[in-house]
Amino acid sequence: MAETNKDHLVQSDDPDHPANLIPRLCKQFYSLGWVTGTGGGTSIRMDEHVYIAPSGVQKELIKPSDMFVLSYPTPKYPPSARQYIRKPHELKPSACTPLFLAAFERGAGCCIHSHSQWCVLVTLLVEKMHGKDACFEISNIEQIKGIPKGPGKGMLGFHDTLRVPIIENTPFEEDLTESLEKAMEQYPDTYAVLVRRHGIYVWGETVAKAKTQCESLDYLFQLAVEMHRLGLPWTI
Ligand SMILES: CSC[C@@H](O)[C@@H](O)C(=O)COP(=O)(O)O
Ligand SMILES: [Zn+2]
Repeated sequence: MAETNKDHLVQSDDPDHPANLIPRLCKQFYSLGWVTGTGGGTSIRMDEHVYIAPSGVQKELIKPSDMFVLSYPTPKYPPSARQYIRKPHELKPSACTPLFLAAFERGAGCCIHSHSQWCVLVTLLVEKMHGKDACFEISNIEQIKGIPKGPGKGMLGFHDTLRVPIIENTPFEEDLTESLEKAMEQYPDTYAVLVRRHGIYVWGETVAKAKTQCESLDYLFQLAVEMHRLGLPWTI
């Protein structure tokens, strides 16, 4: 039974193996308010496998044995339930799976989905100030240097303008996939897409890069909201 369910794929003594790392990251993200109330999540691609957390569960309490595994690249995109090479009983894979896969298709090694309130607030502020088609823009803040200019282009500088596209939310998470992919095409240098009234998807070539970018963006969104509250413009 153990072998048919491919348990060896989620059993490792390495603390940085995706099956151990995803639960640890989710605990950290829970304390930041990124994955509360079962929302949000994280997925990691390692070689020919993608590790996915279960759907609708408390993300800060997931165990390595709860992890779904998909072979990568997947023969069908997005994958059907049958294509998981490891499928824990009585659990469903995260509804964010097609969105995580869209990031992996663009070379990511890790994708983080955050429900941080700073992301939600910033999508509402941008809409109020500049309309639905506008993206989030910020410049002249040191933390911008935590975000890459684009694939192979180095990091943004202090005077550069960081741009993060915003897409509209949909009633079902998986229905966001098309507009997420469209935003990725429209903004080929972006490593993040905000979802209005919902949160953000942030990806990076490695787990460390995805995490650094998600932290830097969350910092900048909070700063922008607080600057706005103080009547200070967040772009110069
Ligand atoms: C609070 S429910 C949130 C979900 O609908 C969704 O937005 C989400 O981020 C998590 O989906 P899940 O399928 O549990 O991984
Ligand atoms: Zn979500």
